[in-house]
Amino acid sequence: MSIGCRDLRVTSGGRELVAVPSLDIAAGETLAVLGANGAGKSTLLRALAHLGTATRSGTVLLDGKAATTAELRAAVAAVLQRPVLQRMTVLDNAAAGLRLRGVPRRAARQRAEPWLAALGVAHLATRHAGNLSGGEAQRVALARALAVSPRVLLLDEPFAGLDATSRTDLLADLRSALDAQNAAVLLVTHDRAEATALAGRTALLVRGELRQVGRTDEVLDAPADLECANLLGFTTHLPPALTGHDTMLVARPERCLPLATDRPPPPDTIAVDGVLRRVVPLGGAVRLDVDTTEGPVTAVTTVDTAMAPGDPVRVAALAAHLRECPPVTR
Ligand SMILES: Nc1ncnc2c1ncn2[C@@H]1O[C@H](COP(=O)(O)OP(=O)(O)OP(=O)(O)O)[C@@H](O)[C@H]1O
Repeated sequence: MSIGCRDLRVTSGGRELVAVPSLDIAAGETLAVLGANGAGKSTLLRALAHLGTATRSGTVLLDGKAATTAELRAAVAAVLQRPVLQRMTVLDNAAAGLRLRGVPRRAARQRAEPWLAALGVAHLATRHAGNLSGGEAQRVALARALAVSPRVLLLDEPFAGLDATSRTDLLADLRSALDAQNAAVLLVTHDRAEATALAGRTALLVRGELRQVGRTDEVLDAPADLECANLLGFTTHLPPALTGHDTMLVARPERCLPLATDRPPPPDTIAVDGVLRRVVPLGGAVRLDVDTTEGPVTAVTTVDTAMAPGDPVRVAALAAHLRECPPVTR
């Protein structure tokens, strides 16, 4: 089943939180919605499920037809930020969605068990859910949602707060679990790696508006404007006054090379000169913050540059790593 919306608007206290003219997620497809804190990602997710207290207008579609709240309740399973588990065993929690849909207890447990296994928490089945770690609770909440074989699955930052290893493992477990279903999946995240790992398409949400929607690899590599560029990590901005180019050029700092100003830049690079303001250790790499006549630029390097604040520095980026980026027009 597909889910979508037309002219979906959410307002609160006269403030527009989300305005999405059109969005569609096909059956079997995962769409990531990427946005900064407060961009409206959770608000959009809740609006698609007819959840939440804010004022909503517009239409949510299931298989192309306007859906009622009851139809959405039947079709959609959601895993919200900080999942709430009930005061019972892990297995009964995993079975709770099925029980709500009228499945008898024994059958619900039997159907839920494989999902605990798929998400790597079968060994916790008899434990009381109140004693789980945050990551274990996330896995149980995902198992509970997947166990009902939802036709639409809405995931709101399901990996928030997990350590890097648990997150990588859970991403892999979730990808396999999703492959076994044919649900339309919306994944809300602020993490590009999660979008890459799970979603064929990605939408960028900036201040409640969808600025870009497309194939994940294409969207992540070609920001439509400067706000999208910042969201996608293209935070080194080279303005026309520095490069002689017609438009702003942007790059990821890790693609920018700091050089001494007396060294010629390598071929096929665009370089700007400035003064090193500070060196920020990143653990295995350093970020060099450089002041130019047109503002700050940054470069991240793993090479020991032996540069100190106050030194003149040249920041060079291969032309292939630079993207032209128009200003924000709205
Ligand atoms: N019910 C509500 N009433 C009023 N304002 C709200 C309501 N829900 C959310 N907001 C506001 O809407 C904006 C978007 O919030 P939302 O939680 O959707 O952002 P988000 O992109 O999910 O952020 P985060 O990444 O921090 O979770 C925020 O400014 C928030 O304060």
